[in-house]
Amino acid sequence: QPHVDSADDRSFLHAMFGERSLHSLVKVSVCVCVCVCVSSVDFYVYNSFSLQSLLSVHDTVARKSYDPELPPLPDDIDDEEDSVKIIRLVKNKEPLGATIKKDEHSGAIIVARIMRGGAADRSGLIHVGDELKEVNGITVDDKKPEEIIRILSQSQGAITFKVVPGIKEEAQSKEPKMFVKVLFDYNPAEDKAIPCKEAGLAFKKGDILQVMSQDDATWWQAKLEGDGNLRAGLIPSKPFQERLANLVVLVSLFVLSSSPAGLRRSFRLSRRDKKTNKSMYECKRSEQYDTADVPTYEEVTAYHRKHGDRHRLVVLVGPTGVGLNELKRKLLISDPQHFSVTIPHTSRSKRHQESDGVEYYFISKHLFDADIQNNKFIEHGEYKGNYYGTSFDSVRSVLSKNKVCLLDVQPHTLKHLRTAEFKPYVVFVKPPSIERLRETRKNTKVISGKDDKNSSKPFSEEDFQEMISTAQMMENQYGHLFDKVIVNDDLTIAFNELKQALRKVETEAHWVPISWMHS
Ligand SMILES: Nc1ncnc2c1ncn2[C@@H]1O[C@H](COP(=O)(O)OP(=O)(O)OP(=O)(O)O)[C@@H](O)[C@H]1O
Repeated sequence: QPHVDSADDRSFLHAMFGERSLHSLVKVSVCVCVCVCVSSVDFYVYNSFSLQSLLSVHDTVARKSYDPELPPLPDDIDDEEDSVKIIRLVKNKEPLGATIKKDEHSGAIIVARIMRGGAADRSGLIHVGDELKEVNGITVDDKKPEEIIRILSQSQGAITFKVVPGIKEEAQSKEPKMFVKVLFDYNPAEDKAIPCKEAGLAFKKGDILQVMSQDDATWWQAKLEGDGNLRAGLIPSKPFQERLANLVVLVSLFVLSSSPAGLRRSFRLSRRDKKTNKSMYECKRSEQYDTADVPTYEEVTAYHRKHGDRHRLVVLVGPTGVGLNELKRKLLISDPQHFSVTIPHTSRSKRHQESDGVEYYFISKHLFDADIQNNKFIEHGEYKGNYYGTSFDSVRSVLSKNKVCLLDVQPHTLKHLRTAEFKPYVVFVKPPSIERLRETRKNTKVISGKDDKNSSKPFSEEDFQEMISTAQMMENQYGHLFDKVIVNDDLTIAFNELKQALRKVETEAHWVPISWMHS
């Protein structure tokens, strides 16, 4: 070849062929050529292996022109267009876990919320504030949120979103996870205020929720405790619910004050236990309708009583005649070393067969008065000119003996007992249906509180009705304070249920207000 005559060319070629990189390149070229020839770009290279083609491969590789070829950028590109993001999510049966809204001013469709733990959240690709442009190639600018939701719910498999990212969110607030006990029932399907019913979380009084986000002042995000579902749901925030509940209380107070018949009887007109003489403890109308605390959410934590810790106070509440004394009596008999009851105080004079500190603590009327003033009593009342009462100290006395103290009180006193010291476990004993009351109590005689205390008579139909309506009233007003509800239908079953619940209180973790752990 004429050009090989040149000494320069010869030494250049010699150097080039001797180069290690070229040797590697030759190997690469063979591989590349296989691909290239498949795409029939340079079949010739593969076959002849000529120097020219080798150099051509060299140059191709050197220019890195094997990169995919992209179409040229259009000239009329919109400045904003380069920030559009294409997101592809694969949808299974699980909802996406995001809510959208139409911006009032711009009309744009904006991502309003991302439910914590939901599919959208887990993808990490969609954020609050992102503007939705297209879903599966369908422009959504001109659509109502409901129409978009319909498109989404109808699409299966991969869904492609075109979004304009919103303003970058602040780093997710790492607030500690909070557990709350809910003190009211909630059904998003019936809530006109919730921005998206499908995103709402339904719950019942007494459920424990894990609050995942309080970023929004009105709608928090939460999950039912222990629920395997990763996605949080919307719940009304505490301030929002408090405002609502206050309104409801105001309205119901107005209704009550205009219908006196609704408050005809006190809750426990005739507790007939001779020892505690509960017929004394009638509660005032004002106490029955205690509106100080609006039941919304109570922050709770799991409490596991440690061996050697004092027992939690066991409080039984229920309408008169439902069987509180009977259940207490059975517990005491079942394990007298373990269970005990308080000894009440009285200002009446001691009878000769009685001993101070056994049937009663006998104190003077003057001292009783002073103790009332000093809030020493959980409950107290007057009967035939004498005071009777149950003191906080009498509870302490039982607990200090490392026994389980069984106490039955009117539910309005619960708020005084709900302290870190007593950590009460509240059991509500509920009557069964009126038919079952008739059946189970047909041979039962009760001591009538209204007549002479020794006269006994069967339950009347009115007693049953009153028991049921009072139970209903108690549940409505104080249900949020009950840890356990036991229906006293068959006595043995009810007793076993109670005993098992009390065993669990001692051996397993239970949710208690977080405030009890801080004091
Ligand atoms: N499940 C039951 N089946 C049949 N009889 C029952 C049942 N539970 C309680 N009783 C009976 O009903 C009567 C009233 O029960 P108890 O005295 O325990 O009620 P109470 O709730 O303590 O009411 P009060 O406080 O007004 O005395 C008793 O004679 C009791 O034996």
